[in-house]
Amino acid sequence: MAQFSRVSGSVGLITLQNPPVNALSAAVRQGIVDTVNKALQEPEVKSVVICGQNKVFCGGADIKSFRGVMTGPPLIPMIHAIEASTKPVVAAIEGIALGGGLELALACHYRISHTKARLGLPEVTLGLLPAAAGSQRLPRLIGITAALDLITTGRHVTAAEALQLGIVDHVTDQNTVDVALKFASSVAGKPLDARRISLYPCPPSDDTDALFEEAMQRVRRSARGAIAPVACVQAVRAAATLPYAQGLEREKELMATLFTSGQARALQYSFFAQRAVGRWSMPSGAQWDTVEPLPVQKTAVIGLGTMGRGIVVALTQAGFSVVAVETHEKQLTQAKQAIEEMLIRGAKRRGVTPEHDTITYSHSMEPVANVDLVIEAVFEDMVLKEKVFQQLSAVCKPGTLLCTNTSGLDIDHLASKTPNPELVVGMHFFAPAHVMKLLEVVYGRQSSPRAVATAMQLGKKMGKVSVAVGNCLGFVGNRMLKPYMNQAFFLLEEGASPELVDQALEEFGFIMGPFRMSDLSGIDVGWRIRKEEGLAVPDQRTGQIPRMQKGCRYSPVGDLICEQGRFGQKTGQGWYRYDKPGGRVARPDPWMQTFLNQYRATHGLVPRRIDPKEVLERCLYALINEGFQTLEEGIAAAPEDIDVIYVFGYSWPQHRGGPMFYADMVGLEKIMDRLEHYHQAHPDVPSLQPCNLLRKLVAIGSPPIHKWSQVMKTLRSQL
Ligand SMILES: CC(C)(COP(=O)(O)OP(=O)(O)OC[C@H]1O[C@@H](n2cnc3c(N)ncnc32)[C@H](O)[C@@H]1OP(=O)(O)O)[C@@H](O)C(=O)NCCC(=O)NCCSC(=O)CC(=O)CCCCCCCCCCCCC(=O)O
Ligand SMILES: NC(=O)C1=CN([C@@H]2O[C@H](COP(=O)(O)OP(=O)(O)OC[C@H]3O[C@@H](n4cnc5c(N)ncnc54)[C@H](O)[C@@H]3O)[C@@H](O)[C@H]2O)C=CC1
Repeated sequence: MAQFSRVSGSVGLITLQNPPVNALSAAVRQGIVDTVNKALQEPEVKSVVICGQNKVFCGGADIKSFRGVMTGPPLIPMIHAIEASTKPVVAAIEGIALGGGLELALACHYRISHTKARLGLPEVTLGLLPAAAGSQRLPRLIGITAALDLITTGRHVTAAEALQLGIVDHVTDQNTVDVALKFASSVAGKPLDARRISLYPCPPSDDTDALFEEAMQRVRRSARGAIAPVACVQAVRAAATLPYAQGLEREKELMATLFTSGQARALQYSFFAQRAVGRWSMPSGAQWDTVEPLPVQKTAVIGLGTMGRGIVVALTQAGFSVVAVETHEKQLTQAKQAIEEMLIRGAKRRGVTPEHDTITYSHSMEPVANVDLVIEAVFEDMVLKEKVFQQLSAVCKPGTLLCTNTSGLDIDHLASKTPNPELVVGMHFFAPAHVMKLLEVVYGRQSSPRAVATAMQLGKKMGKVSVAVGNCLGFVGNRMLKPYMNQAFFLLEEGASPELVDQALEEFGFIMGPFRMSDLSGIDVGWRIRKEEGLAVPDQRTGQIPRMQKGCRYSPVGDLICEQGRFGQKTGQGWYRYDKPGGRVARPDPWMQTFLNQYRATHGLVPRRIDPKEVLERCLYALINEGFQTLEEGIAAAPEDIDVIYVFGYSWPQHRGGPMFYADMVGLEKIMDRLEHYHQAHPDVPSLQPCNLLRKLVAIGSPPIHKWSQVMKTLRSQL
């Protein structure tokens, strides 16, 4: 809806009304058409102001409506009618002007923004481009380079930057609508041609071809196969090289391809999935809107290694005071310096002053006594963690929440070592913790709903996408990674090289394939865990690590290369070689080829040619199957939870939605058939056997992903 009123006799005020973000639903578009017509027809009205209800201008098109039949008046003619108006139209921008909202504002003759507003064309993040003439008007207004930046990244700008770029004419910290009304009155009757952006020529650049060539290369490098950023460059190029009307035609053509693409569907699914994970629930029935979080102001982090340092930075940046505890003298000194540097870099990036004086460094636990919440990040060693939790229980005030950043150890076991197991939860951050957006909040059998609510809220305040998951070995993300990594190892044994496996998965869209990723995070991490599990241990009789463990196929290739001291980037050698320890550029290593040849010969394995399709199917379908298993067990509550975890924690390409969305796109029947095929070929790999939930979903006709949660309620009782 849009409401019309007349202010001070001569200014028509149009207010968009569709909470919470005044999205341009069919009703809102109809409202705009009707109220603009009214304003144009009423002779008393000399100028017009458009604003949004509740101090929010407009969040753009109604994304929910994209999947249904589009009704209501189309946006583009409506926007053109506003620009063509003979009465000046002023946009009063408060809160946000995003996507179609900014395109609406760009059709107005003047734009006045509140200092706190944010503006942008984020369509690319939804797999689209600004197709209500945004790709044609913005370059004409602010130049090609700045428009390319905004349109291809979708980033939001502050009002100050919008003013500097020339997107808005004036910024105010007063009541924006009042300022706009006064301004509209002052420009009534003034000529408008110079204010119609579609009439502007696109500002020339020195070498347009080179500029677009460079932009296209940059975008292709970072897009990881996403098509929308490429289409955005093409649309801006049309603005720079074609007359306005032809540019619009090109914009429309490009949008038609994007609008119906699977990538747009995936990205829009991902948008809503990110919001859905905030509506968490626990098996007990406790959920996000019925539980009050505990108040948290003072926090502590125990262990200042790789993870602890990032967590201290993230907490500090979110405004919490932190007691940072590290027992190792040298580590404490190094951590202090590293944290200070991270805070300075972060503050510089955000244009604020660094906040270091809220951190207290300590060798001992004493200063932890009066904190509200502790995050433990010591070595992944249960005995050590038990000791730390016992110390914490003794020193902390009653009611302090005890969280562990373990990558996968048993939360229930740890909780059982404390007098208040209801106050123990997992807060599983991802490295680097101050950068990565994902947080798995792991509830144990006894974790209280308030403890979970508090950890979820803390994650939100730290700017994380937090997902509540159940307790099991590896939780959701690392548990699903295990069958994926196992397949990668098995493929090496069967004839693949690390490069071949990585390339197939990087072409799929992962930032790094499994071997480059393992080199980055340290191959020894998994090796130590496998040794703890009794897997990477030589058989006393043969002196070799067995290739069958507990009746299942096991690949010791990772263990064997660790025994050679090849831990990845940090040692300068791993699956690849690097120019020095700590080097970043991975090069194929002839040593690895020789090692794999000898390994295969020792075990009588005849190498074969491996197709990238097989790499994708075996690695991804094994991971997806484990995803279904976590849903079946209720460890993950919904497919959206898994997809958000994989997109934000494991670099699953967002334009493919996430593993469960991808399974839906590929077709559950195909996934099940291919798993069965591979399981027949490898009967000693149980993770290739389709799990019950997957079979059941196929048996009932493979319902679409948005129906799984509903169906699972019935199916779980039958599994
Ligand atoms: C706005 C935000 C920054 C607010 O953030 P925050 O305060 O943190 O709140 P949230 O929790 O995110 O949101 C609250 C609530 O609102 C919902 N919501 C937010 N935005 C929208 C929206 N735009 N539409 C619908 N719903 C929205 C959100 O989901 C929450 O609800 P919940 O899920 O129930 O919890 C933040 O929300 C944000 O960033 N929003 C998205 C802003 C955005 O991306 N806007 C751009 C939208 S796309 C757009 O505008 C494009 C256009 O306008 C182009 C139109 C041209 C159309 C032409 C079609 C031509 C097609 C041709 C095809 C031909 C094919 C054929 O041939 O058939
Ligand atoms: N490294 C990673 O990518 C990720 C690690 N994790 C988990 O986070 C935890 C920490 O991992 P990292 O930071 O990588 O380890 P790390 O080895 O880099 O750091 C651990 C730190 O804890 C300190 N420490 C040991 N005992 C202590 C004690 N009693 N009191 C205070 N400090 C103590 C050590 O001196 C060391 O500085 C582990 O549980 C790990 O599984 C979780 C997610 C990702």
